Amino acid sequence: MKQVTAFAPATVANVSCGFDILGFAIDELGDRVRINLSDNGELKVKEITGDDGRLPVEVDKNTCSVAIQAMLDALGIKQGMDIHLYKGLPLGSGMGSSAASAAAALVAANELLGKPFEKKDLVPFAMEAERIACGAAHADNVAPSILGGFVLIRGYDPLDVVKLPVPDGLYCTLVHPHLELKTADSRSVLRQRISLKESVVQSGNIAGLIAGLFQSDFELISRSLKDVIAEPSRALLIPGFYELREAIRSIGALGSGISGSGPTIFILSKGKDIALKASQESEKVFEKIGLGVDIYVSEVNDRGAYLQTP
Ligand SMILES: Nc1ncnc2c1ncn2[C@@H]1O[C@H](COP(=O)(O)OP(=O)(O)O)[C@@H](O)[C@H]1O
Ligand SMILES: N[C@@H](CCOP(=O)(O)O)C(=O)O
Repeated sequence: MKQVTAFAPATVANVSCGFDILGFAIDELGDRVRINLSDNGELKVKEITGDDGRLPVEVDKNTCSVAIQAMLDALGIKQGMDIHLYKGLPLGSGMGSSAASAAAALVAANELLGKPFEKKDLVPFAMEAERIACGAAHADNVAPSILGGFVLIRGYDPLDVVKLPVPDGLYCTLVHPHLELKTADSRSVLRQRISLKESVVQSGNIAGLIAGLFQSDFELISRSLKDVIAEPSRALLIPGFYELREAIRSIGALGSGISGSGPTIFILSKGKDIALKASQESEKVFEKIGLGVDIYVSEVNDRGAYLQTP
């Protein structure tokens, strides 16, 4: 086998109360990577489409090649590969764009190498790519993009990745305002210290959210979608954030929050009808503000990154 293509989905990281430790994957939206083995022993980013020429082709800067290099280093081998990246995700969107490229590249490269790694073992290589993309090797985008579903990063040292159940009928509305926020920049506005009281509130909510996922308890999920760590600093960078939260209050959505580091806003709902209503409310809010948005409605994708037949 000389050529393989893989797709990796967009992801919602943090999910409000799980800063850097929780994320889930979205259906259909994502990046595609094709890899051809080559004989010259070199990794090369040969082609990138869908990025308006903005992404780096240098192998030490593109998340596809950085992730694959980390994998080859772990195997202690040299292998030439030509990487073709087809971006489906906007940059700096908060939908895990840098992560999806790395996840798709790893799943394709792993297949070409004869599957030396289980999917879960690919996560640390993708984290190296996140380190170069935003300055922090966080795993809450790459882990769900690779594995699918809701994924908890129980610990980073050593890495402890736990897949969580996805309640039937849980839908996500993603509202992407036409703005760009670099993850590195939205990390730089975060407070480095929180109070004991805030830590108690945040711990209660993350524990509640995870219990809600296990018990398919939508009310508990709804009560737990609160973030006192990142949201207060980051919401100020996102026009319409609080207006949208107010607008969806009456339609029965479970709650809303910042997807990753923003500017995308996620809304969780029980059932597709409410998720679609949330998308209509979002359109109204952003029309009023005069800012263009793309809106997607999706179930949680439990499959993660996968191989595509050409
Ligand atoms: N293959 C890639 N896809 C997306 N971004 C990449 C890629 N390779 C490197 N980057 C860098 O990562 C940054 C985008 O990542 P980030 O701001 O974290 O966006 P997102 O929130 O969508 O993940 C950009 O500075 C970009 O140059
Ligand atoms: N936990 C990270 C998640 C960043 O997600 P992205 O999709 O914006 O890259 C953070 O909050 O910084």
